[in-house]
Amino acid sequence: MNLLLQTSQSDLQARIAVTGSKSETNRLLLLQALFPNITLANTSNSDDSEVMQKALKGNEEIVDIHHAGTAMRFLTAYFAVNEGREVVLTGSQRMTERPIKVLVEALEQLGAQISYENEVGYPPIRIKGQKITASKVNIPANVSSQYISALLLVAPKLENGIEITLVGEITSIPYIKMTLALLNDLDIKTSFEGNVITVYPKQEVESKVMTVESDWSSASYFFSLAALAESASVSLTSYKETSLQGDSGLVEIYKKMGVDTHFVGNKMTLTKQAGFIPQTVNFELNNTPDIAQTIVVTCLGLGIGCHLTGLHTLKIKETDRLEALRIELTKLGASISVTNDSLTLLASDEINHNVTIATYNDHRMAMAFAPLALKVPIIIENAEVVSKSYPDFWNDLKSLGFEISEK
Ligand SMILES: O=C(O)C1=C[C@@H](OP(=O)(O)O)[C@@H](O)[C@H](O)C1
Ligand SMILES: C=C(OP(=O)(O)O)C(=O)O
Repeated sequence: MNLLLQTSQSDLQARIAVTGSKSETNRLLLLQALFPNITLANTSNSDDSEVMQKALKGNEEIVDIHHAGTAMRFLTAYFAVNEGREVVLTGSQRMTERPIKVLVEALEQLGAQISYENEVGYPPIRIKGQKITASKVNIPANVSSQYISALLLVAPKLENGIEITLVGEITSIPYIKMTLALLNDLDIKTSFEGNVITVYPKQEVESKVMTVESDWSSASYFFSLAALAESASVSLTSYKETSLQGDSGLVEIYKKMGVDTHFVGNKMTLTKQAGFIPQTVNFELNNTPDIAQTIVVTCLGLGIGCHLTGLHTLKIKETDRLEALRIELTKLGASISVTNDSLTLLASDEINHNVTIATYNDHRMAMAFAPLALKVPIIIENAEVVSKSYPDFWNDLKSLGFEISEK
């Protein structure tokens, strides 16, 4: 499905309920499988959370998690320590190109039995669940934080817990801290000192309702819309001013691009502020890789340049996001260059009309480019990809007065 997006709205007014964070949900689903007396509220309705739930509930030998990176990584650890069960864990074509070796080798240090069905280092993998008693493990920390979260999530159920030594620069740290915070919420003891993380064993937890905060990565598209509108007052629920999600860094980032964020209870309202916006902005995004696409498209829409760094993980996400951005922004007339871990966009006032944006099976390509419809009509190819994290995205965009038609 290709969608043509256009709008004559210059003032954006809406109140939108975004569903729960997929990162928090997929962690809590795994924890709920380990500790069935916890109850979850405001869970994500994303495809990634649905496949996670299905995989945890099912009893099949072949478990297919489609495009869901968190499900692939978290379930690798889950099945590896699930004594007596054997599964083949696989996913979409792209998932078979996303590396898993770092996690497999860490689990092997603990005594796990995992083999590769096709290419060494990549899914699909065959996992024979073992009883794990070892607890010390070293892991490279600069490829994906999801490998580390995967180990942390299963750790309380291991006889001796876990002591992880992180090797090298640590990427996407807020996601590791989110995992530890959720464990702490369940009264599971942890420590993170220097480059060593410890999780202490805990066989049972108290019954508890865990309410998921709404998804800040999904909120990013509304920050972008507010920045590109003439005027805006967009309210989003249910958010916290102090969040476990690193993408809440959006508030400070978009302040520099003219968006003010105001909290009343769990409702945050984004308003467009008149005033000075710099000709170029610089952001280091090692802590918040998922909002890089949103930010660069906002800059193009504002006619300003940007230099974004800390982007080395983008190459192994749903697609090579740096290359995808380079190709699609160039079609729109932008001057953009990328390296392995950075992106530079030059300021320019021109944006080509009626460009068809390819989405590369990447939900964030579709959603990041959509706000540009405030400036030019734009066509989003395979728009259904948004369901990976945000199935209601197009309906919510309509509620802001966008005209959306099939093309
Ligand atoms: O743990 C998580 O929930 C996530 C961690 C990040 O991945 P990396 O650690 O691979 O950067 C992020 O990009 C992804 O969308 C979700
Ligand atoms: C990178 C993402 O997801 P995952 O790695 O879990 O597939 C994302 O949602 O942007």
